[in-house]
Amino acid sequence: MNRGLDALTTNIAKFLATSSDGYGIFDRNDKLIGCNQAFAEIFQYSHDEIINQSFADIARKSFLTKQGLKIDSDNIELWIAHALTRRRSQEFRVFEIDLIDGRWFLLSEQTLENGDMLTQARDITKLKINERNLSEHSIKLHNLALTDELTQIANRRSFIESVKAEISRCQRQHANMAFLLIDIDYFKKVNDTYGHFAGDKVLITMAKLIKTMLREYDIFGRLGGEEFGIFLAETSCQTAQEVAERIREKIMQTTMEIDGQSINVTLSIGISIAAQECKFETLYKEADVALYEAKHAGRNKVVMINGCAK
Ligand SMILES: Nc1nc2c(ncn2[C@@H]2O[C@H](COP(=O)(O)OP(=O)(O)OP(=O)(O)O)[C@@H](O)[C@H]2O)c(=O)[nH]1
Repeated sequence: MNRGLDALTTNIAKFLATSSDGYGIFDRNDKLIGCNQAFAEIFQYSHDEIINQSFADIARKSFLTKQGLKIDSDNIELWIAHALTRRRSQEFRVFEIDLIDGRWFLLSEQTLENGDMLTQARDITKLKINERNLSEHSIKLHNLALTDELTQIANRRSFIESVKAEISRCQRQHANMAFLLIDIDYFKKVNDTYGHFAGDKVLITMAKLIKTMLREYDIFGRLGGEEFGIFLAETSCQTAQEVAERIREKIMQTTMEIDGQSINVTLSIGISIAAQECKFETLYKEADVALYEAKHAGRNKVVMINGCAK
């Protein structure tokens, strides 16, 4: 029986010596009483140097030499005190650590009744890189799904979603809100005269310009083609009209220099004002009626449905 155990111990020792995972045993006073080569290397020690070092010694060396453990604190003693409250807080614990050289390790700590603790460290750097790439990729996909590719402002779907959420918030707070429906006048002529690419650039330039004229929390999006929407939360009817007039004038006065050509466009804007029980669909319909009136009145105009009396 003992011979069997001896053979097992010898074989395990052989495996540990060549393992790429780090193994270390700390005694109940937190002194390292044994480890393999891989464990010493994680903390930038030679095997002989690290034996008898305490966990606190290892952390202090990392802090002073800026090698080994990454320590996100200016005060190493506070950092160690905090870490010690977690060490041996459970019989078995798993957590991730990152090193100054950019590697990541998954650490497990298994504590015996006598206080001895076995630490195993596995390099998970590749996994972490994959994880980060995946999350960057999914953020990119998410942004792509929400953003209009041409103008880089909210697309129709995300604009409507944001507006609906904002309508509910304003209703709860009994705040005024306004919706501006913006359409470029005679845009077909712009395309026909200067070409479709120039038309695209007009849309991009105009969206950029309008964005600079809005508050950070106003919602601005492209609803399709040459039609844009702006939702103004906590905005009175008079302010909405002023904002729309400012935008109309600014665009009218701006000559866009596109591919060596000077292009001027004007806007027609329809405004609807939200009543307390209002839905986005109603706001949109009313703004569309106002926009139609603006077009019929000759274009380059702002029309508010029912005026400010509503
Ligand atoms: N360059 C470019 N043109 C677009 C895009 N989306 C829609 N358009 C064009 O916008 C034009 C819209 O034309 P119409 O709906 O007739 O309206 P309009 O010429 O602006 O005239 P009014 O709205 O009545 O003043 C069409 O020629 C579309 O091809 C786009 O992404 N890029």
